[in-house]
This record gives sequence, structure tokens and C-alpha cells, in this order.
Amino acid sequence: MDIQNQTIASAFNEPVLTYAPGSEERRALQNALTSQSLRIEDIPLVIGGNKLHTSRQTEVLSPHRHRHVLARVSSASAFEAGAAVDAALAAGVDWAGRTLAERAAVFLKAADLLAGPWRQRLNAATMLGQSKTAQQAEIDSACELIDFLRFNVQFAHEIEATQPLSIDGVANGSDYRPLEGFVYAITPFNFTAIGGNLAIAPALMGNTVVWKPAGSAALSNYLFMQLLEEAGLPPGVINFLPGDPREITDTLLASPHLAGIHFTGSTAVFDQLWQETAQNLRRYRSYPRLVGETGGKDFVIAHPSADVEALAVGLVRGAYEYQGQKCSAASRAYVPASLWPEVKARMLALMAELPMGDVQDFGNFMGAVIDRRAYDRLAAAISGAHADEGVEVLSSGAPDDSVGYFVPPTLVEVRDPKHRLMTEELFGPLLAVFVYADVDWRHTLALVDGTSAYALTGAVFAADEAAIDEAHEVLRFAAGNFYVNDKPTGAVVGQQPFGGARRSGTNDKAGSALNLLRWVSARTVKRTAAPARDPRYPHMAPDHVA
Ligand SMILES: NC(=O)c1ccc[n+]([C@@H]2O[C@H](COP(=O)([O-])OP(=O)(O)OC[C@H]3O[C@@H](n4cnc5c(N)ncnc54)[C@H](O)[C@@H]3O)[C@@H](O)[C@H]2O)c1
Ligand SMILES: N[C@@H](CCC=O)C(=O)O
Repeated sequence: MDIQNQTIASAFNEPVLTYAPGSEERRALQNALTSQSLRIEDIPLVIGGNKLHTSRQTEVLSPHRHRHVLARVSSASAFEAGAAVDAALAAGVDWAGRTLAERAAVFLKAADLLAGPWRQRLNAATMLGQSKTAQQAEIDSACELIDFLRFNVQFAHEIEATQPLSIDGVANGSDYRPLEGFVYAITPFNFTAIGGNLAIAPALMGNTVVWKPAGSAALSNYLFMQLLEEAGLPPGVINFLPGDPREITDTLLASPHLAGIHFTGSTAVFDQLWQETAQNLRRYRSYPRLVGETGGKDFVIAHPSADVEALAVGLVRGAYEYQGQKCSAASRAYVPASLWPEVKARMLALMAELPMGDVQDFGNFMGAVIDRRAYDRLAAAISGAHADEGVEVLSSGAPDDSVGYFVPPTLVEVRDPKHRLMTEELFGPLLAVFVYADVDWRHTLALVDGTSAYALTGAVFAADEAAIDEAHEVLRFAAGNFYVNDKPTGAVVGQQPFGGARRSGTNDKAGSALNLLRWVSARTVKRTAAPARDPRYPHMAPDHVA
């Protein structure tokens, strides 16, 4: 079997390991955690395959033990940012000339390395650096990232196989060229998989990339960069550039060779990137492709026919897993008055059973929020809720930053459905609930649609099929990922392509062909077997005389 046939084979989702007591994977992960926490990693820039250490450095701290330094990270200045652009452009000549099968072989090898020897190193780095539990790390830095590597390859082959019609004497073709220039990947802290995918997706399609990781995710992201090198990624195809976002961005956005931005993060930063590229437009050789997946204010609406247990579990998992730091996390819920007393009691009981603490203790359900800034923002929101007469705080527990940035899962009930807590993204473990009169179901659907500027994820819980159909219709534009009787988080590559519209981004669906299409610029080629040799058309011939 040649490479081409191997890569076209259907991708499959990487199975999620359980880490149950006594399992082999639990022991391997515990060993990886121990050895990673005994080291202070020295993270360089990687430009054109060269590792560069700068005098300016930042630290990666463990959020649940903020005195624990995990890594020292070199910080790029404008000078190194310029060097990264040069390296990307230089590498682009060879990389763009390789076949898709050749490029894909690197990423399929990377998938195998991550599914095998690198799995627990990446999981341990994600747990320690981003404060994820074993389960949350496994679905991110192992499974989702492996899935991106494998499914992107399958989708790229499907794109390449999509060709225009040819007819007798005329052979037509689409040549899926990479963009001219470099792609700038700017990545968030909360998913190691997203960090990796924003860099590899354009690279697979033949582009070269400058990757600026989030400072707090630099440890896991750098390990992934090393894994790609081991898989055979040629120097300069992806250049790893941690550092001050403003300084790096100003340099890269001023380059005439900026061909695209692949961003995931907050709406405010994406707005700024869009405005700056618009201001610089005349400098660029081509119109840069702007792909940005941004914030959310994700909803759950329950119909009076909903299953209370499923709803309570969906809300608790959807709102509090990974401390609510998923763009998809449930942060506003609409529950009918008839169900609310039971749902509230069930949620509070579940929340009391789900411990928060050091993620190295596998008994914990939640870790800490990412950093001091997030902690202060969330602690202020919780104390604001306590002081607000329009809000009833239902959960107990207070934020505590003595050892780590711990913010307890917080459940509040608001009287005003347009309260700030129902409209603004907080990005933490706070769920606001509005209780509606059962007769107002239809009106409440319209309220859900009209309350927030975002449209990322949302869920409806109902047993009544007619109610599900109504929600499906009224909320058609309220969420890019819509769930029925399930939590609004946990999209799986290849199963639920991910992204939202309105102020949640460009909705280019990470982990699908739609995203990969943004990184190619097709050339159409027509080849004629017998070219015309006479400029005259038949209608020009003289009429026959009868
Ligand atoms: N829609 C999605 O798929 C998705 C997925 C994950 C996260 N998010 C969103 O990301 C946000 C949380 O992640 P975050 O805190 O890392 O976001 P962020 O916007 O603070 O940072 C994202 C990236 O942008 C960089 N950055 C920050 N300021 C910048 C600037 N002025 N110019 C250029 N780059 C800049 C950061 O260093 C980081 O690399 C939330 O809003 C969340 O909803 C969205
Ligand atoms: N894809 C992830 C969310 C990514 C944003 O943080 C999910 O579906 O939960």
C-alpha cells in the first residue's frame, strides 16, 4: 500500500482512556506528572528549526500551586518576530512544492507519536500548566489533538479529490495552492488541541506558519512543537514564537507577506486584529484570510417536559468542568418554574459531591482557574453577585488564592433575564439561571435568541418532540453548535465540527474541511486537446441558398 492510499483511509476518533484506579494509563500518567513537576523546562523560540534563548523571559506557573514554576519561556521581540517571518517565507518554497501525501505523512506520524509515547507527557504538561484534571487533559491534549491530526488529513484529501467537470477534449482541474506568504496562528490558553490545530491546519495545506502560543499554555504547546519536529516537520514550516502579543503582532501585521490569521481567543482581541489588518490592507500582497473563533455566552434552555436528572448533570458538567473555562461552557440557563425547585436541589447536591483542588489528586473534579487575572475577575463577579439585590447566590464556597487560584462552582438565580450575568462572558465557573413561567416557553425561546451578542453553543433539554422542533427553529441562529438533551460542551472532531457565528467568530468550523478551505487559494487549470485554429464561429458562415 503506498502513502497516498494509507492517508485516504477513513480517520477514526482516538478512544478516550479512563484513568480508573489500577489502570496502566493511570500509572503512566502519574509517572509523567512526577517527572514533569520535578523539572523546570527551559522553553526557547523555534525559528527556522533553530532554538533561540532570549534574555527576556516569562514563567509558567501551576495555577493550582502558583508558587510552582514549571517553565521559563523565552520571549520574542520585534527582531525575532521579523526573523520568524523570514524563516517561514524561506521554508515555504520547498513545503508548498511537496505533495499533500508527503505533508500528510508528517502529521499522521505526529498522531501516532501522540497516541503512543508522547501521550502522557502532553497530558501531564496540560494538567500541570493549565490545571486540567486527567479526564479534561485526556479529551484535549490527547484525543482532540490526535483527532485534528488524523481528520485534517482525511479532509485535505477529500478537498484535493474535489475536481471540476472535464469533457471530451478538455481536461479541467483545481490546483489547491497554499496562500502566498505566511499564516499567523494566535492561540488560546484553554485547549492544547486548539493551540496545535491552529498551527497544523494551515501547514497541512502547504502554508508556513508563525505560531504565537498563549504564555500560560507555553509548556504543553512547546512539547507539541517538539513532537512535530520528531515526526519530521521540516525547519521553518511552523515557527514557535512565545512573547509579548502586542510587540509580535505589530511586527507580523506590518509584513506585506501576511496571508492569513488563524485565531482563537477573546472577541475583543479578534476585533483588534481585524481592525489592524483593515488599516494595513494596502500593504499586503493579497487579502489576508481572517479566521477567528471567539467568545461565547452559551445557553441551556429546559422545557417543562425535560428529564430533571439529565438536566442537572448537563448543567453541572457543562458549566463547571475545566472551571468553566471552555468557550462552550454553559453560563446562562432558562428553567421552567415547575422544574426549578427539583433541579436546584439536585444541582446543589451534585456540586457538594464534586471536589476542587490539585489536579494531581485524581479524586478532584475541578482544578484552579488559569491565572491571577482570571481569579481577580471571577472573585469580583462573585462578590458583586452577593451584593446585588437582583441576584440570589445559591451555592456556598468562597474563592481562595492562598495556594492556587481556586474559584468554587457558583450557581446564581437572576430576576432580570437581561442581567449582566446573562449577557457577558465571564469565562469561569459561574452559571446564572433565569426561572420562567411554564406558559412562557415560546417567549423564552425568543429571549434566549435575543439576549446575548454571541452565538457559539446552546442546548435544549426536553422530552416533548414538538418543543424540540420549536427550539430548533427559533434558535437556528443562536448557536453554531446546538445540542439536544446534552451539555453544550465536548464537541468531538469529525462528529460535531466546532464554531459559532455572530460575535463568536467567523464560524469556520475547526476540525472540518470548511476550515481547511480557508488555507488554500485554488488555481483552475483548463487543458485543451485540440486548440481552435480558426477564429471564425459557425454563425459567420454564409446562409445556404435553397
Ligand atoms: N470559539 C472558540 O472556539 C474558542 C475556543 C477557545 C477559547 N475561546 C475564547 O478564548 C477566550 C479565552 O482564551 P484566552 O484568555 O487565551 O484569550 P485571549 O484573547 O486573551 O488570548 C488569545 C491569544 O491572543 C493573544 N493576545 C492577547 N492580547 C492580544 C493582542 N492585543 N493582540 C494580539 N494577540 C493578543 C494571547 O497572547 C493569546 O495567544 C475566551 O473568550 C473564549 O471564549 C474561543
Ligand atoms: N471544542 C470545545 C470548546 C473549545 C473552547 O474552549 C468544546 O466543545 O467544549
